[in-house]
Amino acid sequence: MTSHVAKPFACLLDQPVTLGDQRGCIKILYEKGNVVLKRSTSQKGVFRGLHRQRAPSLQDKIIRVLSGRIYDFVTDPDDPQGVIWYREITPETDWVHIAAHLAHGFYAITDVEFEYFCDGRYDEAAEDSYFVADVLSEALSLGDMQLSNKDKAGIPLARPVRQAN
Ligand SMILES: Cc1cn([C@H]2C[C@H](O)[C@@H](COP(=O)(O)OP(=O)(O)O[C@H]3O[C@@H](C)C(=O)[C@@H](O)[C@H]3O)O2)c(=O)[nH]c1=O
Repeated sequence: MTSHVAKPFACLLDQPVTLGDQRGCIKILYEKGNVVLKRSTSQKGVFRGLHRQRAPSLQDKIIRVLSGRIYDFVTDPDDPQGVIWYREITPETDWVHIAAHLAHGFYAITDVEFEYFCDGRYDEAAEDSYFVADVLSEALSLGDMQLSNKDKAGIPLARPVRQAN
């Protein structure tokens, strides 16, 4: 009888697609249709985001920290009264849902391993990056921040910063 299971208990870390730069790397652990599971590492001081994909490439995210600590940030760029919400996330926090209309990013307080499930494929052409590093650095007295060139060139967004529970 032919088995339809190519490999039972396939380990997602066996042959992931890995992308990266000097700040860390991203591993695409699983991708099928609109479902994507990714894991990224970031060195202490790395700032990623804030990122959001426009329609029709909207992307809900479910995130968690596997090791280390981050400040996680979200804002709704379309809300003129919007604030940048932040909260610290550690492995004890467990999974957190980031709705598709929110621009999202994080700052690595320590070296960090971050894992996220996306309901929606990566679409670089539909991605907006918002530059908030200066605002956050001042509000939270963050030290040196390492940003990608893409994120340095993001759309500047100056708004109040508030802690979420
Ligand atoms: C995220 C991602 C990036 N890439 C490529 C694009 C680029 O060449 C390289 C690095 O991309 P980035 O610098 O945008 O990776 P990164 O800063 O890790 O992007 C992530 O940031 C956090 C805050 C999020 O919310 C995620 O949704 C995602 O946007 O990897 C993919 O091919 N697929 C992907 O799913």
